[in-house]
Amino acid sequence: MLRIAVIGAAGRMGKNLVEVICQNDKTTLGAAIVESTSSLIGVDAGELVGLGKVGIVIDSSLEHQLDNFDVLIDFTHPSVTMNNLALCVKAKKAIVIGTTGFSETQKQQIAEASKQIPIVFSANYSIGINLCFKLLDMAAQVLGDDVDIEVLEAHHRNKVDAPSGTALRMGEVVANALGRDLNKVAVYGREGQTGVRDRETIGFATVRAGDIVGDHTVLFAAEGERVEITHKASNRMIYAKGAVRSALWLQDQGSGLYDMQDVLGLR
Ligand SMILES: NC(=O)C1=CN([C@@H]2O[C@H](COP(=O)(O)OP(=O)(O)OC[C@H]3O[C@@H](n4cnc5c(N)ncnc54)[C@H](OP(=O)(O)O)[C@@H]3O)[C@@H](O)[C@H]2O)C=CC1
Ligand SMILES: O=C(O)C1=N[C@H](C(=O)O)C[C@H](O)C1
Repeated sequence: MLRIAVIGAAGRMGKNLVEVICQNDKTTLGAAIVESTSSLIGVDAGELVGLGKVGIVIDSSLEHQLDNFDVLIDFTHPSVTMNNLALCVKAKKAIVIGTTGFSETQKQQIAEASKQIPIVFSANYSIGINLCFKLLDMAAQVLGDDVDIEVLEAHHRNKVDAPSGTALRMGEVVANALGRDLNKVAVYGREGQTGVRDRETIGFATVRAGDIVGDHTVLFAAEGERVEITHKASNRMIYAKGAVRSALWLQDQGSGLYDMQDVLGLR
């Protein structure tokens, strides 16, 4: 049985992760960690998700739980993840990172840490989105430089980063396929006298509203036709199942930086 710890266990993703880990016959919940101010400390993690007692009491210290897990799954905030990553490196524990919104420097630090421990780091753990990444690569190569490309995303009102990590990854996939540098061609929103669109650019548009779980569309628009590749998530379980699948896959890997494409054998 793979022992998995969940940090941010009371969050939207954390609760789904606890449920999936407890219900998977190859995994067991090793620890469930929440913020030090949480009223849930001391509560059984199974009760948090309606499964009844599972024998794991919610704690606020990952450091105190290091002996109780093999892999950490972290869907929290960038600064929190960076602290947890440092602990995992020290304790030689594998980590699955789902958090989005990292700075370039933080991404480099994650790459550096992967020289010492196995890491799966993916902006999106759903199978459908990872299929879309492959389709986007193909679409960009076939449609080439004769189309305008826009990435549109919509998420719930509580999401704190924009554009979504998935939208940015979609932009990277398309830019890489076309030999462009996303840092140079990305346009994040438009307003006022914008002038005629430059075909080289890749535009991003963000919606934040209500309880939208996660919608992504990449639009390839030419004169006379357009192609749209769309994914709509309706349940966070898709991400939780992908992250747990990644944790199971990671137990057979050495140090290195992997993503969900590696886990699914799509590379
Ligand atoms: N890669 C993927 O497939 C997916 C990635 N995500 C990403 O995952 C992240 C989390 O999303 P979501 O679950 O919706 O967000 P939530 O805000 O619901 O969850 C984050 C949780 O982390 C907790 N937390 C904050 N600081 C600490 C700490 N020091 N120790 C322990 N827990 C802490 C928060 O507690 P509190 O509320 O008290 O601050 C909160 O419960 C985001 O970056 C999101 O973009 C989301 C879905 C899929
Ligand atoms: O915050 C979310 O909810 C999501 N975040 C990820 C992202 O930023 O791409 C993945 C998914 O879209 C849900």
